[in-house]
Amino acid sequence: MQTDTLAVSTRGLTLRYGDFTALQPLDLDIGRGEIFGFLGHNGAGKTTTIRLLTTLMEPSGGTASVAGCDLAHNRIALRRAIGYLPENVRLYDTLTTRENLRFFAALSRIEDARDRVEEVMEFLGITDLADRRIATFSKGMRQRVGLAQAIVHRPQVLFLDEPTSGLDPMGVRQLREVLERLNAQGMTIFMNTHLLSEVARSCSSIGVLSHGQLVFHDTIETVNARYGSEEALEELYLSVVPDREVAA
Ligand SMILES: Nc1ncnc2c1ncn2[C@@H]1O[C@H](COP(=O)(O)OP(=O)(O)OP(=O)(O)O)[C@@H](O)[C@H]1O
Repeated sequence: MQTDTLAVSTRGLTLRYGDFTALQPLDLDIGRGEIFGFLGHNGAGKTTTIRLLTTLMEPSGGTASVAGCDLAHNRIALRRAIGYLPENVRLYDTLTTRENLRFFAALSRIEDARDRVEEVMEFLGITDLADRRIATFSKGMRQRVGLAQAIVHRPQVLFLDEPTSGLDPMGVRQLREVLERLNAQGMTIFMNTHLLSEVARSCSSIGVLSHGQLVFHDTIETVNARYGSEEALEELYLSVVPDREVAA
């Protein structure tokens, strides 16, 4: 594997729940510096893939490396090199934003933890939330703190699971701008999403999963060139994922 140029590389990565195969043997390479959009119907296996790549689950088979760290043999280094924003952010409700972020920064053993927490809050425009307790936050506010938590240790690869879910249009735009700024700083972004419009605007490459199988993977330029219209991505999606799954 070319771990120097690849942010994510999998070979035959598989996950079975008993008799059910949630992820068919997956071969996927994502270059460093990409914004990768991972599409697929509900239950296709997107979250399963992220949970495998972030070491939250053990694969049933295959190999993978993330940020140059082998999933099987270098898990601690891998965890240090990644950030993860799950769909449902887990924070300590009784603590304030600043307290939560300082706690997670300390867990990550960041040397300049206090300064870094202030820097991240400023970067994300959430300094006004610093002294407020998480318990009082809306979903969008929690999500911004969750993103701060996910990047506080300066990860190389950031995984996001449906980050736009539940956000209002302004929240979607702000998230897009933040992800683009992080990407401009060199961070690779791996994003599960159902929002085709966001993929078309932000992503450099896309993958489509159907029933645990990767049925498409290419650059956004190729998608646009092949389908040649602003609805290119929707056309592509509908062509590789059967109708009944789109409606699911
Ligand atoms: N603990 C589990 N035991 C058995 N099956 C599971 C378990 N967790 C997930 N699955 C199944 O694995 C498949 C993939 O689920 P996954 O959550 O990865 O899908 P997804 O693509 O992220 O879906 P969505 O878009 O709805 O979030 C689904 O069929 C799901 O029902």
